Amino acid sequence: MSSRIRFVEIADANPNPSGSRDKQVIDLGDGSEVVYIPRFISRDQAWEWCEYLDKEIPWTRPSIHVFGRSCLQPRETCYIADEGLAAMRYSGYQPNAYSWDDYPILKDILKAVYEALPGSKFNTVLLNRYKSGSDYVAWHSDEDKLYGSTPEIASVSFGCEREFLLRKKPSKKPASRGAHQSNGKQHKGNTEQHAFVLKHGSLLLMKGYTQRDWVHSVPKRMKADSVRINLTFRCILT
Ligand SMILES: O=C(O)CCC(=O)C(=O)O
Ligand SMILES: [Fe+2]
Repeated sequence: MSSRIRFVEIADANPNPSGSRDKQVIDLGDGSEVVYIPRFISRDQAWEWCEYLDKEIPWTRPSIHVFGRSCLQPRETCYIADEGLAAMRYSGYQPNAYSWDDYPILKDILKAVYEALPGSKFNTVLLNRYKSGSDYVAWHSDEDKLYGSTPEIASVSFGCEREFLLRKKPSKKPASRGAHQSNGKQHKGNTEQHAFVLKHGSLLLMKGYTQRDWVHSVPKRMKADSVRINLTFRCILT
């Protein structure tokens, strides 16, 4: 199968005086869209928040169930939610929901997200800590009834730069006659992919049908030798 990968990297030598911090909008087609703001938070502020989160968050590495097997999640995690929301669950694991009041810096980060994305609304944040390049998140989508059909997920990254990949899910349409080659082999066509190097202090927003139609991952990178912290702000429907 051939695959088409588009690397999306923002040249730092392209300052944007309008104050939009080099915001890039990537139209994935069919109502899916990604917005990337590489310099969302200033370097110094981002390091201050990164060090606080690294030290103060009660990180855990839970057991999860994948393909009928129990294994340790290949990254550490913590979950914060407004009171009274439906419980969040993934891969057979239901994280304990901490309160925003326990970690007030998360409210400051959320305020910065709201300033960059006017009109957005988030009531939970799932935090991930990748201690080294052998920590990762496998291909998945955050498609869940809890979030509705077109959820916005705002992802803020700190520390070690890691690759974030997006890959189109296979189409559910039945294969047309034209999809068969004359030798009888099925032609699978191009798999569309996008790759972002998520910078320290960056913001990436997934919106529209991105969870329904695309999967994403942060693959292992043995050369990545320091901690990365990622926060995904989400909204559970009430
Ligand atoms: O670490 C990242 O950039 C992505 C994390 C993610 O996909 C998730 O928590 O669902
Ligand atoms: Fe995700």
